[in-house]
Amino acid sequence: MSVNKKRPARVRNTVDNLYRHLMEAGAATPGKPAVIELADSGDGVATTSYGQLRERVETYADELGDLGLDVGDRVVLESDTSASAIALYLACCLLGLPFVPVSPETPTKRLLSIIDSARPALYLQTVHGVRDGIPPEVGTARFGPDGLTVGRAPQPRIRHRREVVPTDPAYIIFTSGTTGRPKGVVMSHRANTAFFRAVRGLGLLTPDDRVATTSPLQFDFSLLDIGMALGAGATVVAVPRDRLRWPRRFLGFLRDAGATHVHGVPSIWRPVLRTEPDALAELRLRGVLFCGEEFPLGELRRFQELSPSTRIINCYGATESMACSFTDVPAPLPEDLERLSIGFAHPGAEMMLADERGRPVTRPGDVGEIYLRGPSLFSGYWNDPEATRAALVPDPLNPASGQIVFRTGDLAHQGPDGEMYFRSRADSQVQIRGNRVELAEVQRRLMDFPGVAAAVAMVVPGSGSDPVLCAFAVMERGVPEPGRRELRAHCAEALPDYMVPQELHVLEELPVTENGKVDRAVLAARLTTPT
Ligand SMILES: Nc1ncnc2c1ncn2[C@@H]1O[C@H](COS(=O)(=O)NC(=O)C[C@H](N)c2cccc(Br)c2)[C@@H](O)[C@H]1O
Repeated sequence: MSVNKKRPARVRNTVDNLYRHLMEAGAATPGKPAVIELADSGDGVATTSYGQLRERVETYADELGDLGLDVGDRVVLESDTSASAIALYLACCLLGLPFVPVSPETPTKRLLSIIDSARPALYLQTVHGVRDGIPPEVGTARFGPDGLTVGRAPQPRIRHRREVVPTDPAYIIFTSGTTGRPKGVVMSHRANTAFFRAVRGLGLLTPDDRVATTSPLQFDFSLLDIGMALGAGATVVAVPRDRLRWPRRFLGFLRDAGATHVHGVPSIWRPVLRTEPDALAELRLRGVLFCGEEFPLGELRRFQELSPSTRIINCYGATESMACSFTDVPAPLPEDLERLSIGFAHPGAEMMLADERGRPVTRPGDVGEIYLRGPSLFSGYWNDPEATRAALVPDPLNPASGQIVFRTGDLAHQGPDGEMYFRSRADSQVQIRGNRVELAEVQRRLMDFPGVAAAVAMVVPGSGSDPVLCAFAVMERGVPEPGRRELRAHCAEALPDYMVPQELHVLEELPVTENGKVDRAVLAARLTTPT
């Protein structure tokens, strides 16, 4: 098979592409720090300037280009966030190679199922990577600051494409689909650049800011952090995974790197609030952005007490739509606040509520499913047209128009001005003895018990017809465990009996998933209720 030796396609200067968007802001300041990360020595920090980042992108793009890949060929990148990983990401964007990030913590079985689904041309890990057993049909290479070292060349192929266009996939994020088989969310360059241009318009960051990113590269929250920081000509601070586990070392790294903003899921703050409150206050962070799940109000209040001048932003969104809304958390939180607002979609997008039959839900307080319209929607689930059809649906308000909207699977209600309030996942909407149970309500009541630092409520199928309501609580450091009867009585005082947890556990800490969210599967496994 003749391999077309023509030079690889590269996106043209005038064409919308993630590479262009992420490098244009910093182009005027090549000497400014683009990425700050842990030094190779393991002590102190290493800085990569915008100029150095651009050079590294060029090196990687030349070396990737020599491997004969075609626009659309997938590249799996196993790495934590680093200057080199970001440079590889940008080089893939330049060449139109969809980037599939996976964390070094990903179990090999899961990596192989992602490879089986994505059929990548190339698998990349760092020079320190320890992964082996990559299927023979996939090319392999290692990367470091000075370039690529090819282990096994990708299989030869004919280059059919001549241009990289904005509708080409920029990346594919594999989320743990509920069916167990990973679901690949395909996100195009056009969706990304439309989103980041809208976010830049919000003016959340200035070029002097240093944004600490704490999510694994495989979680698109990290791509949001990288896109927001580089898009503003600011600096990305890559927080090492193992620092996150130790509050003192986490805060020490933020201080050494001069971080002004920290982005992450709410769970990253739990250990810090319990063990290093004073060190947190001393950091005087300009901003904190969280997403992925609700930030328990008790913990949010505690954060605000310690860091009153920090702007806190509640970022709501799904991988299928990038982030959807950025809403300032009121400072201080009103005493009687029941739940945070997820506000309105970012400029250029719009959220609306509809019922099971797609009819608009407009009355304040009524629950409906969030539908999202705008240019930042995903292209579809990789190789899964059925799941794609269920998520990308005709605009319920105007099906004849051909406009496609994203059905989020999230339930919410509107406030008096149309601002949204997240209620729950549609698939976790539960009825117990015929009554709709608000898990967030149970969690909030548990959080009101003196000394409870965090709480999670969930339902598991019971032995009878009704599911069983269970809950877990974590106590503040040094607070003695209350008796379960005491906790249940506390709930029974304020909640209807079908919302009083039948099974209650007090834990040392809450387990979290690879992406940092509370791991409800692990919690369910701790239950004694026969499921
Ligand atoms: N702020 C909230 N309050 C409450 N519930 C939230 C919030 N943000 C999410 N969720 C929930 O998480 C679901 C989605 O999960 S996800 O697909 O793993 N994606 C995520 O969590 C994060 C999402 N990818 C994201 C966030 C920011 C930027 C980018 Br770029 C991408 C949503 O459908 C919601 O159910």
